[in-house]
Amino acid sequence: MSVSIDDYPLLAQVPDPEALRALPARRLPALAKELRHYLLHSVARSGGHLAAGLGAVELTVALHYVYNTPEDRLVWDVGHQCYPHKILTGRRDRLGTIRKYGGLSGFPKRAESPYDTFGVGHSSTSISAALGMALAARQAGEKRKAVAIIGDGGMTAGEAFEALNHAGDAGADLLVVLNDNEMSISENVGALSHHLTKILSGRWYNQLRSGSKEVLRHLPGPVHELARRTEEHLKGMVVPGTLFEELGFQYFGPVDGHNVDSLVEVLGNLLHQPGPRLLHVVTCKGKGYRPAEQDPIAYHGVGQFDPGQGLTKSSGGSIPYNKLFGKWLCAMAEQDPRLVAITPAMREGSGMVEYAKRFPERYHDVGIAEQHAVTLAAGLACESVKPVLAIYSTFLQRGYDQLVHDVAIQNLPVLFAIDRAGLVGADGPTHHGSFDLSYLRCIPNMTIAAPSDEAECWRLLSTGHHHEGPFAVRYPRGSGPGTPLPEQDLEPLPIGKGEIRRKGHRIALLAFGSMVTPALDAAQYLDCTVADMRFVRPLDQALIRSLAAEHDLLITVEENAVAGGAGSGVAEYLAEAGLQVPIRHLGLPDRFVDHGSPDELLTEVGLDAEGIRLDAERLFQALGRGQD
Ligand SMILES: Cc1ncc(C[n+]2csc(CCOP(=O)(O)OP(=O)(O)O)c2C)c(N)n1
Ligand SMILES: CC(=O)[C@@H](O)[C@H](O)COP(=O)(O)O
Ligand SMILES: [Mg+2]
Repeated sequence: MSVSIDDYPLLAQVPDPEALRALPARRLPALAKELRHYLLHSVARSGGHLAAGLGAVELTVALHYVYNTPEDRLVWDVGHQCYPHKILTGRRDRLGTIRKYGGLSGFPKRAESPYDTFGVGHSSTSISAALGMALAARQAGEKRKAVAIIGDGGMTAGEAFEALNHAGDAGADLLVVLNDNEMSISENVGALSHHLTKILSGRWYNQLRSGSKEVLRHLPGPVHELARRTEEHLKGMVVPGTLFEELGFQYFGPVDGHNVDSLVEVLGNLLHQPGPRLLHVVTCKGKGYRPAEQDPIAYHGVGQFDPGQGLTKSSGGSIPYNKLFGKWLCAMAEQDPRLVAITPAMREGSGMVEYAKRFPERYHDVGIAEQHAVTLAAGLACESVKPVLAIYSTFLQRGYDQLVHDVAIQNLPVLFAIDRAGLVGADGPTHHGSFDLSYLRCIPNMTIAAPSDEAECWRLLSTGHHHEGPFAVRYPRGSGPGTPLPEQDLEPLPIGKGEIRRKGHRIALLAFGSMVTPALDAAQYLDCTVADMRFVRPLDQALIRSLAAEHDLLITVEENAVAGGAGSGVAEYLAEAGLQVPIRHLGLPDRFVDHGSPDELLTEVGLDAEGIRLDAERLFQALGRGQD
């Protein structure tokens, strides 16, 4: 049941930014209060991203109040903080459907609203996109404005600096709002983060600076120049905006990101200033809900909970793959002192909290910097260190060139522990791990393993760790079928060997990874053979040959795009070997799959047991009729 707008009398008067801008400014603090309460109680019912949105309430109100949205473009970075934006832009009644099947996207989405100027989900794209919009406006002689709202975490990614570097030179009328809450999902990391913290700790620096600018304006000629040089010198020591000003931005701030009155004033002052400007806004992630303020990591993304009680610990059920990975990592780190683990800002999501505590000197959180993470691993691997890079399938897309250029060509022993492979569910198309089998399978020197359950995952991680070359183990979000972990066994499996899990007739299902379980379920009705292929590269060619010899139809099943996926590899081998057996492929369709629960999505694309059964029967009957 969604939250009733009737309980929010002021918010009820603000269905959209037009109505917001009709309010007297003095009403904005009260509106922000109602908006925050509405957000908290809606997300407590629906689940979703919470802490970032709580921290962006006043900023969202002020931006839509000062800017003529959607004519003026607001580009959110990552977009997990966009729920207040969605509430204020005509979608408050649907907020309860967010990230649900057929409901609102959890991120800004162009098809969803004209106020969603750019689709996001992956971080650090907002400055590039907003700059593009600003340059397009300038080229068309249009007056509309562009604003990027990026967090301190988002600012740790290379693309953010690529965009700052270009914007500072292009001189476009662009405002970058740096929403600095000193948090990523975990605590933020990196030298930039420390620099920003210094700025925040030196709040009085800016009063001095704003005073010195005032003084400089009234000085005559040469004295002014001397004084300006002095200020430049002081800047390096005292005034915090140096970094951004050296990149061609006028720096303003830091300002209180929860004082909506001063935000409106500052944004109003900056509105008509030309050129690249950066407004440094200080916020608290989780603001206004004490449990989230105290634990913004836990409240970054939440399931349903009672705001009066706070989050409750989920218990029971089989160990999820990320926690399994974390256990394996600690076990292998104990056995092998050469192991070093890397995460690009996903310590909690990748299950590395325990490892980071136990092996701090062999743990690197590089921030949101996937490209750097891959090449860092390559550098480590050159020095007989055994790096393990824990990375979501979708985020590895950011480091693809580095994987080819720095790891595979040099055949370096980097283990890629690829989590969130396949359909992740609520995060939707920006986060589904739909393509890693396709984008990895074509790379020479790569070994790719797809475990069918928890025990297999444990063993294949060990296999990858011992392997003297690039190795990828891909596993899904959440839990598997619940097989016990072989915790004492850290030995490798033979590479390129799959196994028959069920002997049957006529049809052979060649299942990869997470698809072995539904394939076995489907096989009970089909009375067909099921092979756990285990490796996507190298394929078990002997197994394929024997299956081809004994069956009328081979059907490959994978939770990856059919295009270029594991099944394509099997078909390529059959052709190369001159084996004429009919083969068909089940996998993710040639379109982007939207958001919903993983089960809903697997059913939608026919990769649940029932879907596999129906497809197999249809394909076999078509074969019998001589149809393709
Ligand atoms: C390329 C990429 N890597 C990782 C993530 C996962 N992620 C989502 S939000 C987030 C932290 C963002 O920190 P910040 O920009 O400071 O926003 P805050 O949550 O603090 O408001 C991360 C790492 C992502 N969305 N995109
Ligand atoms: C917004 C973002 O990119 C992350 O918060 C992501 O949603 C985490 O995904 P998991 O919940 O699968 O760890
Ligand atoms: Mg942050």
